[in-house]
This record gives sequence, C-alpha cells and structure tokens, in this order.
Amino acid sequence: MTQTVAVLGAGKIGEALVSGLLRAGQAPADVLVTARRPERAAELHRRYGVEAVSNEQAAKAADTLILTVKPQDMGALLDELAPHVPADRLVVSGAAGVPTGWFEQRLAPGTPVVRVMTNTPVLVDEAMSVISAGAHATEEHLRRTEEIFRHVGRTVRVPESQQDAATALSGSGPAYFYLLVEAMTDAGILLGLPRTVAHDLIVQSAIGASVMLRDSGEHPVKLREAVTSPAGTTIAAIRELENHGVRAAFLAALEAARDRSRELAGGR
Ligand SMILES: NC(=O)C1=CN([C@@H]2O[C@H](COP(=O)(O)OP(=O)(O)OC[C@H]3O[C@@H](n4cnc5c(N)ncnc54)[C@H](O)[C@@H]3O)[C@@H](O)[C@H]2O)C=CC1
Ligand SMILES: O=C(O)[C@@H]1CCC=N1
Repeated sequence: MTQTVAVLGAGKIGEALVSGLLRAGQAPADVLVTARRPERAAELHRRYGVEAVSNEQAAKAADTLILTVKPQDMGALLDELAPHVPADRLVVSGAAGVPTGWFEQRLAPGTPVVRVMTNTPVLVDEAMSVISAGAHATEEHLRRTEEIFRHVGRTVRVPESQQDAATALSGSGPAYFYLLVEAMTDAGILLGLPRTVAHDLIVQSAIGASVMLRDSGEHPVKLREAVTSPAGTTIAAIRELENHGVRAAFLAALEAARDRSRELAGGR
C-alpha cells in the first residue's frame, strides 16, 4: 500500500479510517488529512503524525481521496476540490445518500468514484462497509477501496441502487442496537435492578448474542427458539413485543431511514 491516501473532512469516521490505515502499515507520510478547524488539524497531526493540508493540496497530492464530510457539506467541498482533482484519481465518498453520479457531474470527465457506507464500529475495527462502483470505477478501484476499509471491519459490494437500503440497515444500524440496550436497561430499573447491574447484564447479553449470530451459522429464528422455553419467560416477553408491534415498527423505521437517505441526495 504505497499510494497516498487523503481523508478530507476528518471527523469521527474520517479519523477512524486514518487510524485503521496506519495500523494496517500505511506510513504516516502517505496519509494526508484535511479539517475545517486548524485546532482539529493540529490534533490529528499530533495524534497520528499525518500531515494536515488544505483540500486543494490534498486533491493535487493524493492518489485516493476519501470524502468524509456530512452530506450537507459536500457541495461546498466539491466546489473547492473539483478544479484540482486530476481525472486519474480515485474519489471515495463516505457520505449518506449522495449518489456517485452527483460527484461525476462535478469532477473531470471519467474520474472514478466509489461510494461507501460504513458505520461507527469502524472505531473498533468492526465496521460494516458497503461499497458500490460509480460509472467510471473499475475492479481495480473497488479493490483499492476494499483494501482501505477491510482493515477496519468487513466489506461487501452491492449495486448502487441498494445503497440507501444499506444506509438504513448497517449505516444507521448501530443506533438501533444502542436504543434497544437503553430501553432494556430502563426495564431493568423498572424491575428493581441497580442501573450499573442492568447495563452490564444487557451489554454482555448483546455481545454474547452477537457472537452467536456471527459464528454459529444458525438462523436467528433457531437461536431465538433455543432461548424460548414452553410456557417460559421468553415467550411471555415476546408476546408483549409482538402486541406492541415491534416487528412492524422496525419495518417502518428502516423504510423511513431508507427514504431519508434518498432525500439527502437532493439536500446539498
Ligand atoms: N456517523 C455515522 O454513524 C456515519 C456517518 N456516515 C457518513 O460519514 C460522513 C461523516 O460523518 P461523521 O464522521 O459522523 O461526521 P463529523 O461531523 O464527525 O465529521 C465531518 C468533518 O468534516 C469537517 N468538514 C466539513 N466541511 C469541510 C470542508 N469543506 N473541509 C474540510 N473539513 C470539512 C467537519 O468539520 C467535521 O470534522 C457523513 O457524510 C455521514 O453521512 C456514514 C456512516 C455512518
Ligand atoms: O444518520 C445519518 O445520517 C448517518 C448516516 C448513517 C449513519 N449516520
């Protein structure tokens, strides 16, 4: 991995990618970052030894540009960047909702663009990064993108038409689990447990269930059935969850997230 990679708009996601690249053996000299605030640039330099440059400098110097600003800030970034990006550079967008075609219209004709939806477990090398090629991105560009993201978790390729759905599922996904843990911890309080005990019980149960989901090869229905004893406690809880429409709530919620991702495409 000897190419220069620039992370433009190194916030939470961008910083995690910088950290992953360095841990994967990329030399700090081959990683550039850009930030809006000088204090943030200095902090990234201090923490990782990478050089903080302007967006224009990054565009000129890096082989791969990873754009990790918010979708709403992408328009301003592209205005600044586009005149300086040579058409042989790979542009990787990490923004929710923004289609590759939007970038292609603003960059030099033929510039390869790859769209990636990752998630915050990128911070602990357990990201799910969903990758799609734009019109000019080749197999080699997809491989280069996978090489960057596989150091911080799993990668999967999907057609770009599935990116808004992926954003709803795995991009936003961690938030649903955190909400669930929060709600179950509150339930523990209701049942009289100290908050710290309730928290620990739920978090470890979440970890155990996650590892079984990943490693057992069993369908989630089978795993749930194994917990659900006849006339037992679990089925009593599941009846209440079904009575309260939890399954329908998830269907509606993820549909709303998918629709919001689509809306973000027009929001800059
Ligand atoms: N937070 C999440 O769970 C996920 C976020 N994303 C996407 O990743 C992107 C980044 O999200 P976060 O890291 O959470 O946001 P963030 O707000 O932590 O980071 C964005 C950074 O970009 C900087 N910035 C904005 N305009 C700039 C410019 N013109 N030049 C240089 N820096 C600029 C901001 O100052 C900020 O530090 C977003 O597009 C979001 O849709 C994707 C998956 C999950
Ligand atoms: O909520 C959002 O818009 C971003 C994209 C996916 C996760 N967080």
